[in-house]
Amino acid sequence: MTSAVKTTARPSLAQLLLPYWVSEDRYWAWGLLATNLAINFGSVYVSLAAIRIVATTTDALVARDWPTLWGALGLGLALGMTMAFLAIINYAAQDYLRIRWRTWMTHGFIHQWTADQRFYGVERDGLLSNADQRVAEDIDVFVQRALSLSVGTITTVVNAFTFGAVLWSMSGTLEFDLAGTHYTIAGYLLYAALLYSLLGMLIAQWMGKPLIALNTRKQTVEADFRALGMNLRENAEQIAFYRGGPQEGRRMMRQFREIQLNFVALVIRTSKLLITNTTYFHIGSLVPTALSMPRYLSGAVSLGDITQITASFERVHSSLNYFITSYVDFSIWLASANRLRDFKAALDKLQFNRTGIQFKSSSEAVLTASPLALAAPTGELLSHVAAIRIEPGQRWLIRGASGSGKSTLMRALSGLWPYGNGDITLPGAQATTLFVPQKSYIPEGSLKAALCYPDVEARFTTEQCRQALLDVGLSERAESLSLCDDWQKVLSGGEQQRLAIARVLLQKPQFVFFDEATSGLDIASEHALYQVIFARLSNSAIISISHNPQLDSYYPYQLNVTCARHAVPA
Ligand SMILES: Nc1ncnc2c1ncn2[C@@H]1O[C@H](COP(=O)(O)OP(=O)(O)OP(=O)(O)O)[C@@H](O)[C@H]1O
Repeated sequence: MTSAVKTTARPSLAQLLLPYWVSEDRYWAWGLLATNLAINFGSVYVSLAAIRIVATTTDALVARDWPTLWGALGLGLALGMTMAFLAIINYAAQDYLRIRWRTWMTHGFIHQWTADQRFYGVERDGLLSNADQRVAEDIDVFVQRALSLSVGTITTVVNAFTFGAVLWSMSGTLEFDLAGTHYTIAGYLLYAALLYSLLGMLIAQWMGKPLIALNTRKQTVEADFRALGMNLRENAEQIAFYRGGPQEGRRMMRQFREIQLNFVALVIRTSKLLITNTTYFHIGSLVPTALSMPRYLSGAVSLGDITQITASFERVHSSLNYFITSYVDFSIWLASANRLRDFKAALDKLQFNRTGIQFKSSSEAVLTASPLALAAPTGELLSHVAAIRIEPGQRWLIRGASGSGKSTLMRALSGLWPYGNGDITLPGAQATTLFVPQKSYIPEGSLKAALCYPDVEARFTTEQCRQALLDVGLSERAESLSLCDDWQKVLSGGEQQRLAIARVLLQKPQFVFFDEATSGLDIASEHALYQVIFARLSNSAIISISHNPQLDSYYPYQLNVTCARHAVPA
């Protein structure tokens, strides 16, 4: 027995981050990023000029030099307006890049998720929860935070270097004696800012690390809670019949409790980080004044110089402080990135894991299978099936005890179940196939669209559709083809089964698989429907699973599914 599931490695962060930047959209991507960075760098230099203007204004005030004062104020106003204009362009460029990147990633994930029915594989194998949320929300969080954090980091470094240089040039030299040795430190205020920021980063790392796990958990518990609500909505009737409301309510409240507990843990941890950050930041604003006071009192620097030193120190310090304040954002980004990496790993596993049953495509309209061993996704052997060759025009009945693996065989014959051993050759692309389970999918919209699904409405005339409905006994709906509704709710179980059979009559596939597709009908209707099917689809292969022995005589060919788990030794 082949082990069905083979682990595919989780892609690295780089494998998630980089592909967009070398994709067909790369010119837009780099162009917008360059605009964004250029404006940010421009803003750094505008801020530098603004600090110089404040220093000039202060010295002009002390000297009562009115012409210099008015000139500096005018320049300050012009710079302020320039900064406001740049901020708007910056915002637009970053958001436009965000939606382009998100669109590109969303297309990629949707394509990989929906190709080869992989969305089904994800659920069938229980590979991960809330795949929909990963597409709808995680991609956006990932892209938005990746942009703001990376642009923020680059700008911060430029900021720190620019104002660091100012600080260095204005610091002067610190001289002192210690244990009989004379020390001279040039640019000591810059070292002080760097040391102080390093201390802050170490504290933030120590205090903030648990936030990553808490934010990952936040997204998971919120998604699980939403899933319970969706489950209640989708199974409203069944749950109401069981009077299951209170039970569902308790389940939802239990799940909500997880959200609450995680929220409290997040608030406590964030508050601790915030207290540390705020204390650290406020002390930081006193450090440059205290350190440059001796030089001011000795007359080495003017009051304007002091404002420039203090502002530069604060810019260096607050730039490096960015790494501390961004810790929460970073933890949210990493949580989303990890959820997307798991999603990608699951999709890759479904795409590239080719062990188990081997599928081929035939050049003719024929379905063949070697003797098959069917297994569960865990590798556990479920059932054995003899070799088959099904040709158009033949009628096959699949038999076996309940739970023996009949539906699993149907899934394998449709290419949806790879677990087990053996070879299946599916009819070539030119042969049409339709699977009709006990409960068929009926999309919302017009009755005609529901009837023609998965084909397009335009392929069939209204008259053909009307006739198909009349043939399956849905005459009262025959005039409502253009009516839009949620037909899955409006039609009874038996009516939905009739509609699914009307699809078969309309689309006339060469291979039709019925998996207890008429279980909701009375015996007379069931017989009548099969008569119509056999008459209209005499050239199609019809393969059925049915627990009704009265239908056995319709099927010249029969195939037994033998349960491997319940087998009793001879
Ligand atoms: N996704 C799955 N993961 C694990 N086991 C599964 C999965 N789907 C089906 N099985 C197991 O495979 C076995 C066969 O199920 P299957 O639905 O094929 O039986 P069946 O013969 O069609 O049953 P019935 O006649 O009652 O409808 C069952 O024991 C079921 O638990």
